[in-house]
Amino acid sequence: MIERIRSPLDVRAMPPEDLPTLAGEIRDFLVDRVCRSGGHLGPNLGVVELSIALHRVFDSPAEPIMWDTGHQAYVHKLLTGRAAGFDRLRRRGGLSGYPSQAESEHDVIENSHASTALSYADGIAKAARVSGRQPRPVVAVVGDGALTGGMAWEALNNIAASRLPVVVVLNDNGRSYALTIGGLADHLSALRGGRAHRSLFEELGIRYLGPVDGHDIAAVESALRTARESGGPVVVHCLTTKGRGYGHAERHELDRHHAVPVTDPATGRQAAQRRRSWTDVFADEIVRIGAERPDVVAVSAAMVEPAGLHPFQQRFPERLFDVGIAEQHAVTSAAGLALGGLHPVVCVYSTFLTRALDQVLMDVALHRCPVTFVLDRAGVTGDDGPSHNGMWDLSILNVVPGLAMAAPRDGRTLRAALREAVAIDDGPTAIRYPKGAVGPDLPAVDTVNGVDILHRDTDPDVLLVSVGAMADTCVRAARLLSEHGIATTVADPRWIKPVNPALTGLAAGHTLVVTVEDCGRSGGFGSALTLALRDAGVTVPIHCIGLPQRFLDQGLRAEVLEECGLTPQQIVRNVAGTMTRLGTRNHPELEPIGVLAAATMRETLS
Ligand SMILES: Cc1ncc(C[n+]2csc(CCOP(=O)(O)OP(=O)(O)O)c2C)c(N)n1
Ligand SMILES: CC(=O)[C@@H](O)[C@H](O)COP(=O)(O)O
Ligand SMILES: [Mg+2]
Repeated sequence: MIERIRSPLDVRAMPPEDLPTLAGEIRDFLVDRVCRSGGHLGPNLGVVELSIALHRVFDSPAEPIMWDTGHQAYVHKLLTGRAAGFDRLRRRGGLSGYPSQAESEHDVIENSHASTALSYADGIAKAARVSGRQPRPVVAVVGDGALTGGMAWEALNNIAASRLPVVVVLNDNGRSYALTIGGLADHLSALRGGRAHRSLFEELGIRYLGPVDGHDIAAVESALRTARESGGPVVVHCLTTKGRGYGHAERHELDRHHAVPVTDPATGRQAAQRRRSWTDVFADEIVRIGAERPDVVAVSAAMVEPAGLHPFQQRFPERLFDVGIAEQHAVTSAAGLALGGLHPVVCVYSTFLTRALDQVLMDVALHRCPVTFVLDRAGVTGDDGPSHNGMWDLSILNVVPGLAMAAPRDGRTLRAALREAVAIDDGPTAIRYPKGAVGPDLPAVDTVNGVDILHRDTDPDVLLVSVGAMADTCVRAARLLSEHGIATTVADPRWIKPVNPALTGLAAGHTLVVTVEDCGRSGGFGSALTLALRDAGVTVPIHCIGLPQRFLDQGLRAEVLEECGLTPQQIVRNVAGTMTRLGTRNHPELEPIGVLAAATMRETLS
């Protein structure tokens, strides 16, 4: 059945009695394909019937269906004719794990940061009115977790005021990753159990329909048809089960298989479990620190387990605050915790801190609050696509006065940085580290005023300054450079903001400085060091290698790094090319940088 679906018209043409069979096929298909590629399994298994009903009732794309966060749009993709793409889900050049405008006219928005769909819907409905177009419903599907984000409530406030036909489909599975928290979750639970007399939505002036069994296609269709006809703002409250129909997900205590790596579908065993990750290192160390320091508390924006705070939560439940998908609140609430005498550790994915820059700046830094930001998934994350790369943290945090930032290169330096950060009591600190497995510890051969020297040739020409996890790549590049007669020093400052003055001293003893970071080049470490060198009157040329200032396509982390010119071989060619350009050395034996990295190279040299 799935392969016969070319568009939602085919779904609408199906007799209702065939729909349970279609739903069953979709579930089997999802388990098979998502286990093979990795991806968002639990959320999608929960919206099979809901997605079918939505596409039978609304005339997408004229009546757009938008998915908040977008991680639960796989079924929507199947119903809009993209089954074949699932063979390369989240792979390079393959189907995106989120809605994608390039893939389909049915994908209107592709932002995968949560709590935005209602605002998009509000704007699209207003645009139709201002343009004099016939009013048609605009649909936003939002999870109970995404509804804990402040933006969702800012949007509801406006949707209520505009009286426009915005249909909010609340996909309530009671969970974000873990159980959704707070007064809102309690209210939804009361609505579910028939214990609430009136919904919060009605209090705001928005019609409320439900609760509806989200796995009963006929019941959901009926509620959606009523909403469609109503002509004004409506919330349709659908109750669903995350992981529905796949026992390993339904029984998974921590997250119902929210996002799985490659997984054996029969056993539910996940491939990535075998390798120790950066997150694991953090998870262990924060528990040790917690045992020594009763003032250390942890704050999570609905990502306790994936960000490594689950052991801390188990050990110190009263010192772990899950605030919901509310990064802005997390940051300012942490400022409050600090003002109250504690040392909060706010643990978020790097990409989600972007949302709370103002709070970091004004509420934490201006008040010199001792808050430590732990930025997991910094740099290239890869298969989640452009929105999830943690490539902006350095650029945005570089502007924050008084904030010190570390980029550990391995497990040992991560543990050390965390201890150093929580020891700082007069201002904020941040630590960034990437997604995935952590490599073996990289020992320093020397330390110069806090800067670790990882490799040192005699009479070096080039000072290669590595940022965080790029250290291993830089050491490999240095060995290759040595083989080509280019003597190199590799320095790892560990603390990358403020720039350690020892680096300017080191730089002066070389003919070229090259910085390597898995971060956007604009405003990153390289540009900060450039300023520091010039301010110190050091005129040695500096060349900055980093991520190009554009949204990076999905792919494996290694593939994306290669595309951006961040492999050892590419760094060698880049360094040699720069030396030739500067007239320092000519290395014709080193071919120009590879085709894939040419764009980065052009940007780098311009
Ligand atoms: C701003 C932001 N913070 C955190 C996340 C990470 N995240 C992705 S999905 C999710 C939970 C979503 O819960 P819900 O909306 O209820 O959807 P469900 O997965 O339960 O279907 C979180 C925290 C995100 N995408 N955006
Ligand atoms: C949708 C979302 O933002 C998260 O679910 C994210 O995709 C998880 O990424 P990890 O797999 O790196 O934990
Ligand atoms: Mg949910």
